[in-house]
Amino acid sequence: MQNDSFLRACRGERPERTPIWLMRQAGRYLPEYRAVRARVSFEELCRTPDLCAEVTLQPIDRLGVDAAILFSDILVVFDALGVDVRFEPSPVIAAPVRTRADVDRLQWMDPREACHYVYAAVRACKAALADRVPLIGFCGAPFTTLSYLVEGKTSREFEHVKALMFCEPGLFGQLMERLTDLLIDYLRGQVEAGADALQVFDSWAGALAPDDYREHVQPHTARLCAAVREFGVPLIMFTRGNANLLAYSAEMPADVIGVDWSIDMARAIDVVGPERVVQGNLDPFALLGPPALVERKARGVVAAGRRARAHIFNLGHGISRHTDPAIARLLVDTVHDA
Ligand SMILES: Cc1c2[nH]c(c1CCC(=O)O)Cc1[nH]c(c(CCC(=O)O)c1C)Cc1[nH]c(c(CCC(=O)O)c1C)Cc1[nH]c(c(C)c1CCC(=O)O)C2
Repeated sequence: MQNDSFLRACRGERPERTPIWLMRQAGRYLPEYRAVRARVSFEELCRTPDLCAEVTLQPIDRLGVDAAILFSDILVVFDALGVDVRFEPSPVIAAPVRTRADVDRLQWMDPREACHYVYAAVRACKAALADRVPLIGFCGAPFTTLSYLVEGKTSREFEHVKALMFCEPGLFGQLMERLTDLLIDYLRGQVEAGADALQVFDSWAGALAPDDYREHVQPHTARLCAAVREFGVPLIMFTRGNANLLAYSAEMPADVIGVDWSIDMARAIDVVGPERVVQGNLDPFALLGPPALVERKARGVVAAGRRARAHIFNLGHGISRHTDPAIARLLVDTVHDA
């Protein structure tokens, strides 16, 4: 690997320059991404490995980031359940899964067959990257994945999935269990296809009260992490939306703990412990501010991160589509020079 600073930091080393990549670094803020999307839908893009590779590489040169993340989506795994999802661009599932009868209709196919294009995309990305920087594969955590399946869209209140959890905890638990098995297989295939590291996104865990997270969600996510770690590549666990869950997130058997922007990095390191590797956590919308502010805030996060065993710089959530790519480049250069 020509630039292994990201992988070294994942393993607890402190490379000369703080490594950086950005969640959603390939996406609509890049004109070259919008040019591809003018030709193909998001659904088609995710299912066309050569285009996934093209889009995955777009931010590598333009931003100078230290890792690539596979261009795909956490919801394409629904192909293995026989559940159709459209992106408008927010995800929409025509037939959400809410009753026992809905659950009985799920198909549980082998993701290596149903999602073959994901693995082809990993191989295409690896070939195109030619070991310049590592490739991160990913999936949604069981709860975030189940939330979309049950709510059918990005939810505000999570009433359907919470009703399922509180009214039918047995069925909720069975679904979490089977989804966890599916996601383990899904990630195993990504590593076999060449992914150098993995990130699990629990984007909606913060919708839960801490005791419910601990009782109904954490055991499944922990099982996913423990199984995935056996694949031999570093694992990043990103739990979003509630600084109160960070202590639980830090109990995960993961190499790196992702930190969202709802807590100061210095405080976050107090919570997870200075012996852990952290990733994060600039508010993505700070990039809409003037260059001097972006530089100042980026340096602040880097300075705070020095107290952790190692630090991978990232945003505290995905980059906004309104970001000027030149400001994203400024961020990367600032972090590298800090
Ligand atoms: C919750 C979630 C989803 N998808 C994802 C998550 C977890 C991260 C998070 O919390 O944001 C993960 C994801 N989605 C996408 C990636 C690609 C890799 C990357 O650059 O990070 C990754 C890692 C591309 C995408 N996924 C999607 C887009 C926009 C689609 C388009 O081009 O029109 C992209 C680039 C669609 C999508 N897919 C999803 C949503 C909520 C949306 C709409 C987002 C929006 O409108 O900004 C579900």
